[in-house]
Amino acid sequence: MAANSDFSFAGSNASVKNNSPNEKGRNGLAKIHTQKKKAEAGEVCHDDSGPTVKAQTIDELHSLQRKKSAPTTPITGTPKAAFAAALSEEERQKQQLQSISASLASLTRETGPKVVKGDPARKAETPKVSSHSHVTEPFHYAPTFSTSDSALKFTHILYNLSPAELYEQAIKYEKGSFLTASGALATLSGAKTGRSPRDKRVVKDETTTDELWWGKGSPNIEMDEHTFLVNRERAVDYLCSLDKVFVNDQFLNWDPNHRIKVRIVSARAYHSLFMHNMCIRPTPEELENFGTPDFTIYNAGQFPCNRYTHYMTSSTSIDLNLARREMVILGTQYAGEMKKGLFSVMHYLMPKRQILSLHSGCNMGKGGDVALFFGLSGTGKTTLSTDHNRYLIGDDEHCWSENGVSNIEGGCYAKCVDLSGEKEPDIWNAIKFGTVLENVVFDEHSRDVDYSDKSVTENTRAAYPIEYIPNAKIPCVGPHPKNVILLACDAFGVLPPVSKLNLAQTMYHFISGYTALVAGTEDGIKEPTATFSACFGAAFIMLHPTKYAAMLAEKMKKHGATGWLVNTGWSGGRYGSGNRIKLAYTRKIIDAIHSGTLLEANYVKTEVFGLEIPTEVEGVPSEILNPVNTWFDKAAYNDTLSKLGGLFKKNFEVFASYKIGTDNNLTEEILAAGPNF
Ligand SMILES: Nc1ncnc2c1ncn2[C@@H]1O[C@H](COP(=O)(O)OP(=O)(O)O)[C@@H](O)[C@H]1O
Ligand SMILES: C=C(OP(=O)(O)O)C(=O)O
Ligand SMILES: [Ca+2]
Ligand SMILES: [Mn+2]
Repeated sequence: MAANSDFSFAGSNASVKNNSPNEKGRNGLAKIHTQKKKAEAGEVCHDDSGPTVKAQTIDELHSLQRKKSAPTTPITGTPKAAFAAALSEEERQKQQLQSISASLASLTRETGPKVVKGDPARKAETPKVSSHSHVTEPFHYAPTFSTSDSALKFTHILYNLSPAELYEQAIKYEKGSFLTASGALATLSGAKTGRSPRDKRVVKDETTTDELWWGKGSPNIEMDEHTFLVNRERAVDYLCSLDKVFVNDQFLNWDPNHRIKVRIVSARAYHSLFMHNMCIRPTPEELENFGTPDFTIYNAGQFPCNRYTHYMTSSTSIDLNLARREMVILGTQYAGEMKKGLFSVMHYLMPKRQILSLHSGCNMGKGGDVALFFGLSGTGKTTLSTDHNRYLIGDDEHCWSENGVSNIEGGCYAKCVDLSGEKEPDIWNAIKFGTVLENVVFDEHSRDVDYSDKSVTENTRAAYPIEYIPNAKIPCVGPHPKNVILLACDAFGVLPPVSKLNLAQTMYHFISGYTALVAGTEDGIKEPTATFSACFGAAFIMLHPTKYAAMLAEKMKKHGATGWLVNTGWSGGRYGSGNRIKLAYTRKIIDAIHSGTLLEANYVKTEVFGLEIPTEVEGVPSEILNPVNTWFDKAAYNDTLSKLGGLFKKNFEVFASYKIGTDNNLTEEILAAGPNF
């Protein structure tokens, strides 16, 4: 130990005698020596009184702080699990890398990319190496004479990293990533701050030609198989050209019988953390037995598509190939594309199994009563399903099967614009370590987020694991719904705050999928724009809307669910003259639906839409329940009401020629359940 030996600032040999001329530094000052004498003189002065560290070097010290992760516990029981357990850890890692190399393989070159696990910044670690066709130890691989130098390099795989590791990757390497005061990771999604539905393409092949919804109103814009492969190759080459890529192996759907294994390959820690939060996180045991994914996303969002490629109309392309079970993302880094892309896949896979996929939030009361919240973006699915008095099953994507409801995801994706801790405490408190905060503005010093600042975008978002909501129901499943709540944010201000619907009306409004939001917050925009999006999610459905509607009708009838239409939008006039209905009032209305008291209320029927509206709701001023009362200018009210009714009628025309389900009466009833005037 060097602890008590002499030392000098000049680093000269301690044996050099005092006062020798050699001891003068270049500037002529005498070197300063510390003396051994202190200890000899019996003084009690020590440099450090604590125990010394058990390391000889700084590197050794650093290595002491990182403990190797505990090996995963082998599962016993099934013969398959016993076999898995028999695999050595090394063999298992090899297989995992082989599977990832296969995912990343070019479809034209003979060998897959050379992949090694771990962070390229940590050179000291011995890497495990794999290529598509063979796995070898590092630097013992046979030379490959492939088509290009890309075959000679390694791509490092950062596999299912933890949030802490992903934070470090993001903050170190991704510009615009910062730690906020509450511990969330603030990040930028780049040029795109929302989805690009017009750039979504679906491969039209023999099967999907017949199965999917194509043409007017459909979100499925066709592309051929070959073009898909061109884009896939572009994405894969881009990803393999990088030093490192992130790979997430996770699950979708909490219903164990219909769980899907998904793999997400991406270039940004932001994307990996986003999906870590949004998909279901496997346990170490589940990950050990993950095997081959059922669906793979190649997210090369920083890299554009090639505009010379057939079907490409911009630099962005989100391509879905159901036969290959793959999705390619080029030219957009908006993370919501991955989440909603997988939702589209579920909208295809689940109905094939007689399971209804739903663009809805879902929660459950203490007594087990389940409610669904349908609605387009910004209508309140996330806000209203996150309810301190109820168990949260999920905020956005669900399945309704013979066994009840299940969440597809493992996290929530909340809008943050104007978020306040008083009005939405559960969402506010979920914005902590692990949460991804997209495109928010924060104080550069304190790192306090200003949720009212829309400088980057109005669509600021927080993605957090569902268990960050204190009363989340884990596992995220529940019994059959009792209430089906359709949310519309009506910026025309003519829909009642709440209406009770019969089954035909529920179907009519479900197929219509209405909302009207204000186009933006800039001045000059006075006219709300009506949006009709079939099944409250036309951007994500894959089959014809009537298929989902028929399933919903059948399930609601069978399980006796009640439909409701709730306007979370304007009251007392349209946007510009009226105001948005207070969230506190909407919550009271929703409370009365859940408790069953609203079912027992007295109802009157409205003009034009023929909606049944209650005369009283506890905690809500009665005069607002019929919108006509809240408008000062009654003539303007009537005009606006007729105008909206007309828009509904026009939108429904295309559905009038479709049969809904097997029951002819239902089709007739649904057609009659719309506005009449
Ligand atoms: N009366 C209301 N009901 C529901 N949300 C409201 C209401 N008034 C204002 N809001 C705000 O509208 C937004 C609803 O967005 P969100 O719940 O994320 O919608 P979705 O999940 O359906 O996309 C939130 O920012 C919420 O605070
Ligand atoms: C993520 C989205 O969902 P929502 O706005 O419905 O929460 C979206 O539509 O991009
Ligand atoms: Ca949504
Ligand atoms: Mn939402």
